[in-house]
Amino acid sequence: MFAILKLGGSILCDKNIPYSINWENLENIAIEIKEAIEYYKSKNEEFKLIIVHGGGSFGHPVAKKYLKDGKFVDMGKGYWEIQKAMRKFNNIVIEELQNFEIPAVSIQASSFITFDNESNLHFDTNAVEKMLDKGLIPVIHGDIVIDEKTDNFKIFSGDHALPFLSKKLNPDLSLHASDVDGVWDLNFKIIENINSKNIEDVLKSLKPSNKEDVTGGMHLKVMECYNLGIKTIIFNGNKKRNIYNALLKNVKGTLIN
Ligand SMILES: Nc1ncnc2c1ncn2[C@@H]1O[C@H](COP(=O)(O)OP(=O)(O)OP(=O)(O)O)[C@@H](O)[C@H]1O
Ligand SMILES: C=C(C)CCOP(=O)(O)O
Repeated sequence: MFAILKLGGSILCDKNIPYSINWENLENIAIEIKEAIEYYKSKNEEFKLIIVHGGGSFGHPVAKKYLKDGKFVDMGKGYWEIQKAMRKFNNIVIEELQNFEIPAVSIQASSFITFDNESNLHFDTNAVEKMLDKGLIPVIHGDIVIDEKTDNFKIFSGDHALPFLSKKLNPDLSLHASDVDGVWDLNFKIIENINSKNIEDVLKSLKPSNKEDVTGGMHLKVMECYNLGIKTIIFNGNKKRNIYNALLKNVKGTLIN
C-alpha cells in the first residue's frame, strides 16, 4: 500500500489563533498512523507513506504580513520569517510522529521547489522517492517559494503538493484530512463524488475558508485534484479512527474524480 496523506492545518491547529497546536488531534493522528503501520506489518504488506501538512496557524498569519495587493514585499526578511514559521510547525509535527517511533523526516519546499514560467511546479522528487525506498516517511509542508512567472514569490500549498505528488508517484491512496466530513453542496449535504458531470454545480458551493487562509481553501483543494485528474478522498480528520480507517482504504468522505 502506498498512501499520500495531507493533514489539513485546520485539524492540527486553531487557524484563528497564531502558533496554536491542537495537541489532542496531533497525538491521536500519530497514534492512528502508527496503528496503520503496524497493521500492514502484521499482514506482511509493504506500506509506504508521504505526509503533507498545510500552513495551519503558523504559515498563514506570517505570509499575510508580507502580502500587499497580492504581491509579496520585503522578502529579504519575509522569506525567512515564513520559512521559520513553517520549520517550527514542521518540527512540532515530526517530533510528535517520532515520539511514536514513526520514521518521519522533513522536506522543506522553499529550499528547492519553484513555480516555473507556466505556473507549473518545478519539483525534483528523487530525494522523496529514495526516502520511501529506505522506509522513511517524508513530511512535506506548505511553504513560500519563488514564482518565475511573476518574478515574485508564491505560496506552495499542501493543496499543490498532494495532487502533484499523487500525479507523479501514483499512490494507491490520495487522502486529504480536513475539518469537514467532505465537500458539501449548496444545501450543506455532503457530495459523495465530484466529477465532470457535477463540477460546475460543485464550484458554486466552494466558499472561502472561514479561517485565516492566504491560499485557496476548499476551492484550491478541489480544483487542483480535479484538474490533475487525481482520485482524492476529502474526509474529516477530526473524527477519531478516520485517519486509521482512511489509511486502510475504509473512510467516508468526498471522492474527487
Ligand atoms: N463546499 C464546501 N464544503 C466543505 N467545506 C467548505 C466548502 N466551502 C468552504 N469550505 C470551508 O473549507 C474549510 C476547509 O478548508 P481549509 O483550507 O480551511 O482547511 P484544511 O483542509 O485544514 O486545509 P489547509 O491545510 O489549507 O488549512 C472548511 O472548514 C469549510 O469552512
Ligand atoms: C501559508 C503557508 C506558508 C503554507 C500554506 O499551505 P496550505 O495551508 O496547505 O495552503
